[in-house]
Amino acid sequence: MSQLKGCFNVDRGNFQLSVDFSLPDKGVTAFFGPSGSGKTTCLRAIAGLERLPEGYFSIGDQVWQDESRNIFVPANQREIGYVFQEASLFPHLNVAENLQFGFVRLPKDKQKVLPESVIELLNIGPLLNRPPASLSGGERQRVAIARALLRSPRLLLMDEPLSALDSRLKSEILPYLENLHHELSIPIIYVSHSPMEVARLADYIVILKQGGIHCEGPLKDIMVDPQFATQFGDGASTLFEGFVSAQRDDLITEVTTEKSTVLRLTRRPFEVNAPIRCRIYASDVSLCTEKPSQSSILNIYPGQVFRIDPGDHEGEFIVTVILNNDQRLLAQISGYSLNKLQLKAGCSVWAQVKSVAVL
Ligand SMILES: Nc1ncnc2c1ncn2[C@@H]1O[C@H](COP(=O)(O)OP(=O)(O)OP(=O)(O)O)[C@@H](O)[C@H]1O
Repeated sequence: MSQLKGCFNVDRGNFQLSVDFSLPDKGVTAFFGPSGSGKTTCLRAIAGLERLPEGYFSIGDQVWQDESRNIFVPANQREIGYVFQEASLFPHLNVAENLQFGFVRLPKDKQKVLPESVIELLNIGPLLNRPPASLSGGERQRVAIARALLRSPRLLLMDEPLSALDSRLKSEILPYLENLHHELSIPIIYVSHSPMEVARLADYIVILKQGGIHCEGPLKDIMVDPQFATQFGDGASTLFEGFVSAQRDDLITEVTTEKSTVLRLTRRPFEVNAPIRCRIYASDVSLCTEKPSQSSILNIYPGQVFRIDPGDHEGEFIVTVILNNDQRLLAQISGYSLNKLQLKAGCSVWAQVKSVAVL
């Protein structure tokens, strides 16, 4: 499989960056980490906006930087779309002219992403004649994303594209980002320190810490890896991907995951067969050593304890359960319950899922 490979090292006195990564050439990769961990520095180096000594970056068979061979493709010659925190549209041009600006400068054979499709994907048809000053923050950001896509980039870089928006505008724009994810084959590197955005959009994650890579891997695997589960930001959780398999008459929505786990949720407004991503917080999972017979909980699954790790707080533990269909599920329980149930690796348990967040 084609890959994005990068290696950057720089010593800025108060900050040292040393990263070496190999990322999938499809889907959304999140660069995630606290403020000052080096996310933007990496992104700028990938874009060629900064030339870091000893740097290396390639995408498929295109080498954009290899200092050992004195190769450095300038930023304006890299096939990149860049979306910043604040949309920087040309104020004297209307939306349509902003979109045309980069597109018409591309040679015809490079115009792979067409205005009609991007306008539809981001629903900006009604905005085309408007000047940027008249747009809301969310609308401006959608136009900025469309403009970046119209460069038909080989790679789309997004640096905290939602951070300047309030939570209402964030939830307005997230579905469009999901559309990009599903409809386009352009790989996206998405910088964020929001666990919610990453859980919703990313397929692969690179967690940065103090200028180094703390861990990287497919998001679903990293989230249930007890070593990293509690470092994701807002509590250990399990990510399930699947589709809506039924809208039942008793107002229950059923979701079937890749491993055929069926999650029952109170009615959600989705079409049957719609793809869906769900997040189950470990704190919403309880464990029993016998099958609960009278329970209000809709989701009860048999499985086995795989391992037990300390949680975020003293007296809290994260139990990794492997369900009978091989699906991993994290449960957060107290030390008191751990002792009372005498749980250890290999024990048979029933996991009860109290609540499911649909992302
Ligand atoms: N040109 C520069 N010269 C010196 N130091 C820099 C330069 N650019 C960034 N830094 C420092 O490098 C460190 C990493 O910054 P960077 O912007 O990459 O972090 P970040 O993870 O993107 O943070 P944030 O989430 O706050 O945007 C910070 O300490 C920053 O002050």
